[in-house]
Amino acid sequence: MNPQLDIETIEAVLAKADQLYTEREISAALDEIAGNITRQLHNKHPVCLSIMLGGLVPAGQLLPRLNFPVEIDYIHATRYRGATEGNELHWIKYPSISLENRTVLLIDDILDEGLTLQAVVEYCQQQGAEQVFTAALVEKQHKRRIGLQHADFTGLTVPDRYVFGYGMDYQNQLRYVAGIYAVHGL
Ligand SMILES: O=P(O)(O)OC[C@H]1O[C@H](OP(=O)(O)OP(=O)(O)O)[C@H](O)[C@@H]1O
Ligand code: HPA
Repeated sequence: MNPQLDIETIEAVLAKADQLYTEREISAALDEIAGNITRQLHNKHPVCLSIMLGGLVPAGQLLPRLNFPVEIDYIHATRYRGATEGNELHWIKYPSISLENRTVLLIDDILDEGLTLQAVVEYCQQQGAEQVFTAALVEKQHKRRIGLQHADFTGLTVPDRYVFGYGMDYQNQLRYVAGIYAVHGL
């Protein structure tokens, strides 16, 4: 785990970062994702699982846009743990709701190498989910995708840089930022 960044460093990272998407653009992408989810899942009474921590902000913004019955729970699993390169997936919290014979919608902030969502999809299938769908606010564009190739529902693409904001962290910081940014030099 990286040491905590101090406030001055956090502010400097944000000041030097390149903005990739504004809050308005993200909001439009969330509207589009919500519309697509609604068309496909409106009569399925899905269990929506936010993948913490990064899924917190996208799920919090997406779920109120779904105007049909859903159940909400979360999974806490992490493979970056504040670093900029992923490792093995650590499971911190499994969902409390039974997934047996349910339609499941996983909500995450970013699909990068695809290993997190792939592992969580497999877990849900092992728990007896009837169907598992994935939503990722952002897909990173590169050729290193070794897990899930694409989310079923997605809104934005980002280049092959380390990004933060709207749930995504840089060294466990800056998740709250109301836009999507790429770290200067990364
Ligand atoms: O496609 P992958 O390469 O697996 O990366 C994507 C995952 O990485 C981030 O989580 P992280 O492990 O950083 O934990 P966090 O949600 O606490 O930030 C992000 O929230 C995704 O879950
Ligand atoms: N930013 C934040 N979290 C991530 C990233 C990223 O670029 N890739 C995988 N998890």
